[in-house]
Amino acid sequence: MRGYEGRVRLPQRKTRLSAGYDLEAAEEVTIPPGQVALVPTGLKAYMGEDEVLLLAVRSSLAVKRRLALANGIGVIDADYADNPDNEGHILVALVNLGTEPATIACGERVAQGIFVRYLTVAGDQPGGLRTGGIGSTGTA
Ligand SMILES: O=c1ccn([C@H]2C[C@H](O)[C@@H](COP(=O)(O)OP(=O)(O)OP(=O)(O)O)O2)c(=O)[nH]1
Ligand SMILES: [Mg+2]
Repeated sequence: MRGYEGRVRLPQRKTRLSAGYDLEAAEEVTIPPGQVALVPTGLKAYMGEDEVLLLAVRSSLAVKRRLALANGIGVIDADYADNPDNEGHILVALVNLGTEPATIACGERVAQGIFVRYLTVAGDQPGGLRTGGIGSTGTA
């Protein structure tokens, strides 16, 4: 990801049978209580056309620091990579459910990404081209 070269470590699975690749914060972010912050990862992900990268918060963050994904689970689409708006920069939307500001350190593992193969309805051929993320296809 432009601007993060050499500063971002590739996600790792920490054990032989861990399903998730741990994603690190690429910058320090402080989230006021009750607020949402988009934590940059400095990463983009290429995957097959029938694959998706699902993001879940690390349970330790939820239990010990009352941080959750504002969107419950992140869905990183295969056509998000190299989109014209942000190059497919994967952002982790954390909400602070606590009563004190929460500071995420640069390099802290905040989420885990799980690659999943998904099915679609027969004959489903949408023509739209992804131009970005987080609402880029509009609301209607
Ligand atoms: O936690 C997330 C969720 C999504 N995204 C990026 C990747 C995804 O491909 C894109 C769109 O996500 P989603 O479809 O969940 O959001 P939307 O509100 O439907 O946006 P869009 O209209 O762009 O599809 O935003 C992230 O970086 N982090
Ligand atoms: Mg969408």
